[in-house]
Amino acid sequence: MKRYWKYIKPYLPAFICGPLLMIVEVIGEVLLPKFMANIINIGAANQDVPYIITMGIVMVVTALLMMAGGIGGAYFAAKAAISFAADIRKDTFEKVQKFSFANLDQYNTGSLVTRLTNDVTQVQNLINMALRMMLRAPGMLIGALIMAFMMNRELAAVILVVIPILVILIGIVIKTAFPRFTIMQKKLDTLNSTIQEMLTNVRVIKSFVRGDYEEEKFSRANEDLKKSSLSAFNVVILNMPIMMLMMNLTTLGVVWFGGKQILVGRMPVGDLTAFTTYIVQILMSLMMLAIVLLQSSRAMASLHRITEVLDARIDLTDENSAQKDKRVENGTVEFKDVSFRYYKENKEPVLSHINFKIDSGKILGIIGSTGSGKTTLVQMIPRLYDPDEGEVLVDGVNVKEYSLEHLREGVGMVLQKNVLFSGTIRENLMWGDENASEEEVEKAAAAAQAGFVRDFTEGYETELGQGGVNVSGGQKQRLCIARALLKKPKILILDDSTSAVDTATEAKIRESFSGLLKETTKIIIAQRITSVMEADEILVLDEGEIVGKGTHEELLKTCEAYQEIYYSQMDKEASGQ
Ligand SMILES: Nc1ncnc2c1ncn2[C@@H]1O[C@H](COP(=O)(O)OP(=O)(O)OP(=O)(O)O)[C@@H](O)[C@H]1O
Repeated sequence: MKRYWKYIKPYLPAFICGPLLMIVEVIGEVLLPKFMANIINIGAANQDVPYIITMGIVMVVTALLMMAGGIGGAYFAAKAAISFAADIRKDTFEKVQKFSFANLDQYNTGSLVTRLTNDVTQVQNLINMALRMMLRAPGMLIGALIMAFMMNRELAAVILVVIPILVILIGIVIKTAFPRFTIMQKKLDTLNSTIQEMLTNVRVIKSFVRGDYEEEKFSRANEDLKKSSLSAFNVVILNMPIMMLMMNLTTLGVVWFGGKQILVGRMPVGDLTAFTTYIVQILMSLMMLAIVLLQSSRAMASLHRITEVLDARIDLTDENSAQKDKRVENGTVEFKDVSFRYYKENKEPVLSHINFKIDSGKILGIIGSTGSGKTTLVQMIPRLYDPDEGEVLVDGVNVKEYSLEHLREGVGMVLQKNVLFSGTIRENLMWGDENASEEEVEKAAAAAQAGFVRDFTEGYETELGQGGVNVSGGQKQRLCIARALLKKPKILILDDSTSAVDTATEAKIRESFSGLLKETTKIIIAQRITSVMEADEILVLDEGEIVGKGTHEELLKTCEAYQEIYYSQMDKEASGQ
């Protein structure tokens, strides 16, 4: 409860007014049957018309007050629940934003979407319902019980027999439903992940004609969700018939015993009418409590999933960032005995004892077979992951000594799987620098050989589809490079980011780098040797280890792995592949 106090506190008046106003409704509900009984017992029995009219007016006023209480209570309950949900959703979203890459690896996107939407809605529904029922249901239960006992003790005893039976039955239903709701939310996760993956990659699916397979995958997830939902709701639906049966049996019992009492003149007729209404109220309030408890068993599973995200330990922290005013100035990069594993329990590291240093303004090429750890290595520079052992230094200082904001400001990275966002080309480029002038945008685009934008009818105002679908792969890569260049980074990392660009254009990009980015340290990961040949130093990676280090000429003489890559690529070129 303490944990959620911060979401309740700002809306405390609504959290209090909601249940309190519902009390008005309860008082009315408990009094109305009594007024009715009076009309029958006194007004009708004595044919006292003025009494009947007065009681009628009292009943109308009570009903109006009840309506006002009901509307007010429902309004405040909804306000409190919706505001609570919006705030907790905001915090969960902000937490996900702070997630390190390692945290993101643990959750799939679909699950995070479910937690931020459906799970939060479940909690919102529970709060809304609980605020309306928390005083109303017990109030009605107690009020109706008191009235019933005051009217006729013997008859009221019938209810006391029924209540424990009902409580046990409701308990069984809830206990059975809870684990089923947990499973249901998990299945919903799977379905959301499937839909999300399918929609994101719909083009690949179509090009591989995998529509049927994906449809089957979707149907399976959908069917699983259907089964788990049915299994949960099959239990829940039992609730209502059980309640109704108990209510009808009790009413029957009351009418039976009450009827006998009326026959021997120990009870007025009006009391029996009121009594049956109280029975209905008592059982209705129990039913309301059962529904709240059932909803809570579902919402608790959801709340647990939200809390899991809120409490997730972010292993890559930005501690004391306000005190860290250091910024990247030169762009020298050094790795000192760096080792890393994605899964800490794995024996084999993904990077093992990496040592190298690259001075400011130089070009470092990284080459190696797929999966050799190139991307992992460069991701340590802007702290997308932290090394398990060793340290990464920028300008001679451990990267952890910079605030994440300052460090990442100094490092421009064009990721292997880079994306553009929906919006204009200009808006996308200005991600790099939101205050960039027209001239700066043009300059960065020119350096990245993205001059093709000028040929578009709308130029920089061309709207990009989601993920930049309406530009070619090579054009997308060049726009991503331009975006990184606008950041004017001290360190520029290009992770296989010219793979879709033809070699002539790639050479032009490299050329403009050596003119424009003299001061910037450039780290280029590439599959093609021609992309890194002119680098000041090239690292050759193999299974997470550096197996060669030097210039192109040096490596050709000394590094077997490099020779292999070089000659295989030269052979291919010679044979025209
Ligand atoms: N997020 C991740 N979680 C777990 N393992 C990962 C993750 N990313 C990469 N790996 C593993 O780490 C190893 C190195 O991957 P990395 O992406 O660094 O290689 P790479 O040399 O850049 O490959 P490529 O040239 O294909 O891009 C691979 O075995 C890969 O399976």
